[in-house]
Amino acid sequence: MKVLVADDISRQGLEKLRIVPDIEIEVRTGLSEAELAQAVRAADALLVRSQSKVTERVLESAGRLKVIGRAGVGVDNIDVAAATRRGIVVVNAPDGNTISACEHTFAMMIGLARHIPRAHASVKAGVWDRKSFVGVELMGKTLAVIGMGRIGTEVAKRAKAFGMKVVGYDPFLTDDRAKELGIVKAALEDAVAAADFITVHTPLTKETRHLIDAAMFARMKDGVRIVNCARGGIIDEQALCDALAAGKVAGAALDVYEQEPLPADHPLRRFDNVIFTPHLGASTEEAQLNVAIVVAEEVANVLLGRPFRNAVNLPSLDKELSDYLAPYLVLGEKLGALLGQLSPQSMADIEIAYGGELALQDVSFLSRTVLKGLLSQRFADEVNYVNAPTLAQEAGINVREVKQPKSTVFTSLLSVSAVTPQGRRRVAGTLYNGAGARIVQIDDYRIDMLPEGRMIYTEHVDRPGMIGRIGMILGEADINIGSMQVGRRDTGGQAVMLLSVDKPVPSEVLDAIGQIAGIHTIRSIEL
Ligand SMILES: NC(=O)c1ccc[n+]([C@@H]2O[C@H](COP(=O)([O-])OP(=O)(O)OC[C@H]3O[C@@H](n4cnc5c(N)ncnc54)[C@H](O)[C@@H]3O)[C@@H](O)[C@H]2O)c1
Ligand SMILES: O=C(O)[C@H](O)COP(=O)(O)O
Repeated sequence: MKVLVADDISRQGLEKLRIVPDIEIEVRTGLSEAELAQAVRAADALLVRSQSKVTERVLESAGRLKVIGRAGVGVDNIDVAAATRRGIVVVNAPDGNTISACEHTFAMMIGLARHIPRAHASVKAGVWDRKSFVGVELMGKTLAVIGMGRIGTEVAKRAKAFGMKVVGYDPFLTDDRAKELGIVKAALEDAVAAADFITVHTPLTKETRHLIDAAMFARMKDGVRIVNCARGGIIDEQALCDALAAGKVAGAALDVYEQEPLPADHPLRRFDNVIFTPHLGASTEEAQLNVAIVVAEEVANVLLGRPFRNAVNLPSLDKELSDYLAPYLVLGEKLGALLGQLSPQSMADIEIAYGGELALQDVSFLSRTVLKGLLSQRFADEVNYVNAPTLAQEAGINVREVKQPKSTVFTSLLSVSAVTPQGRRRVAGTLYNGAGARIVQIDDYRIDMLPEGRMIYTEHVDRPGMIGRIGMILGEADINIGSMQVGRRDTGGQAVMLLSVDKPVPSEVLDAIGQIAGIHTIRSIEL
């Protein structure tokens, strides 16, 4: 397997990949979009930082790419939606550079408060000017932290230690968490209006692009100072230039820009009261080692089919949940595959229902495995856990998750149904304590069957001799029956049968069974 490393990533971290047998690493940095598209053609994994742009065009040529590893946090340089459609896992290293980015933010804030870069440049130039660089203290000032995630929280803690008042804005910040951190929770408008210093720590998304725009600058105190060590574009650069020119903003410290590298003629470069660093937030020895190790391990895990944690395009699965769900993941995929094979025609309105204890868990990953099993009839190897929901959506198939914690005779029941040309069809399964997984329902019929191996499924009229005739045909074809389950509603009415068989059933044998009077549906199933 080939891993293409397209940005500068710690060599020591990459050792984690180098020691894996069958993994070959190619380092090629500074590639253009066209060159990256060409280079990624033969790659199974791609490793990047923020510099390489993994666009739709790059991914179009990525024939065998299974995983993109981002040695850092932000994935805004990766077209995650395009990767997801192609079933490519995107993993990052979410907390390896938190402290470095936080400390850089603090360095920028203090540099801004005390004019350190300009004072340094002045001394270097042979000048001894003490009057031009009178600063302000942080103590007693109000800091607005926009985005109270990992980095924002660490910044808030340090600001408290400096005696600052901290106002936090984050849609997910709870009252309890704010209280615990000793900060005030506020709406965005109120946070920026109260602040002497503002620092942004959100990802760059549709919602956060130009979150700090001209209207927001207008709300700020005169003489406010603003820091961006998160992503270029969260602050509208044009609005910032206008606010600097108007004297509204006393200073800005920027590590990230709408366009990187920052163009030589960018209007922001005209302002002496703006501090620039070239996207250095994560550039420490520690952070680079941390993120490289995490992402190298994650990429190896994906390539080797082992569990991984930090996928940005899959629901998260911690160790406890993963251990609990493990047998259900196998059952879920098989139930999906069973329903898909029972009804191989078109499908709509899929319902994945969780009953009993299972309904109390986070089942989003499990639903994907069900969907993967279900769609594998139609999409074969193209479908995986990453793209199953997208493929369903693109095929116009509505997928619902239903939870009924109290409504099952089983401790837990996983039930999958879909609207098919024969009406709504349903299969259900459970885990017996100590006895493993079972299929317990097909449509309205109760059965009890191991969900594995090769099977024959029939729908037939419940009359004497049916089982014998089927057994005879299989016997003549030298096909052994492992187990058998029959379900019926009333004596002499409709019935279903599931037979497990020890070897593949040739189509002529299936046809012969299908000819028996009273059998109206026959399917070969493989789970
Ligand atoms: N300059 C650098 O080198 C550098 C280094 C590391 C991280 N970063 C960037 O810093 C940012 C934050 O990283 P993190 O690790 O703290 O991420 P995080 O996911 O832990 O935190 C992001 C927070 O932003 C919040 N958020 C999302 N949308 C929001 C909105 N509209 N308004 C307010 N808050 C919103 C989220 O709820 C979350 O709490 C990322 O963009 C990352 O790329 C930059
Ligand atoms: O999102 C991140 O992790 C930072 O922006 C770091 O980016 P870098 O890996 O290019 O330093």
